[in-house]
Amino acid sequence: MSIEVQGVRRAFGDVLAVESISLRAEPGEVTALIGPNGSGKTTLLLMLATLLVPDQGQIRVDGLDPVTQPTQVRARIGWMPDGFGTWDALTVREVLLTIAAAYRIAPDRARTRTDELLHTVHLEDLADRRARVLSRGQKQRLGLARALINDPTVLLLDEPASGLDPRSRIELRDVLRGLAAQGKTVLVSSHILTELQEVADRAVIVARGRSLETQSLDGDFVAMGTASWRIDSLDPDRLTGWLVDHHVPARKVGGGQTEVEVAGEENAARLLADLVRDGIRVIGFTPSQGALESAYLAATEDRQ
Ligand SMILES: Nc1ncnc2c1ncn2[C@@H]1O[C@H](COP(=O)(O)OP(=O)(O)OP(=O)(O)O)[C@@H](O)[C@H]1O
Repeated sequence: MSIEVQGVRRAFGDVLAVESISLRAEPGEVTALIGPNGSGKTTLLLMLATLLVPDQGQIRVDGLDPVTQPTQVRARIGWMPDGFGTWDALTVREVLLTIAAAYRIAPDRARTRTDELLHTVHLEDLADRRARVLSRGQKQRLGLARALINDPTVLLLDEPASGLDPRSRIELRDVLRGLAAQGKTVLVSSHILTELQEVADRAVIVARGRSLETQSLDGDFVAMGTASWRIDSLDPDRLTGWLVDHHVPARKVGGGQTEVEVAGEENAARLLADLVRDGIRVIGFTPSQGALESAYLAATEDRQ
């Protein structure tokens, strides 16, 4: 077990940022930490990263206690904060070499490592540009490279996809899957649920400083959990009538489509077969809310 959090609490004066969070994250897996704004995700990650001390509860990172063994924990983690400063006057390569020096990585090794990481995050072409000229997305990628410089076993990433364009997000997904495949423990906080569903093995849902549930994101979960579907038909009026007659909850959405509430892929497949059997010409039938979104909305209802 590589991250273990048990009953952790942290207040800032009167503000109870984390009331009680418990979770586990395994090596070889991507674990997503999801929750509304202000639910305590960043505070928790800061405690894991040795940068805040919990008021109560227990944390183990790679078997070590961040409170009593911070130096050993820092050597094993890669930490990517949500928005970070870089030294604007340095080039991208120099930023990474400076971080490598802080980790006391030998200069030769630091140069090879920097080149490898620039390649991983697709910043080779910008290696000699000043960090100040980077776009937000490019800075995020530099932040990821920075977090990887010491070849950590545990990665703590706070909103790594924010500011990334679609291609960079897909690439980030591949990088995270690759890191998990190397046996690393990846804990990533994010709001982008549809993407997390594709990259994460497990999601921990938090709200108001409490961990509510841990959801395994395997095929069964996706098959069972997808709860709403969009139907595009050449016979929209007949479709509406049919859904009313068959008591299927539905509403009109943009693009002339109809959204229906049907729990699980089995039931959706049956609905589609019934529509086609009754002569309704369906030209599109797609999930409109992913299983993770449905689970998140159900778990955080009334807890915003
Ligand atoms: N240093 C601090 N002093 C006072 N309050 C704080 C401090 N840090 C966080 N908080 C409060 O604690 C709560 C949890 O904040 P936190 O940043 O952990 O949430 P989050 O889930 O990461 O939010 P987001 O998704 O918006 O990044 C918020 O109400 C926040 O205002």
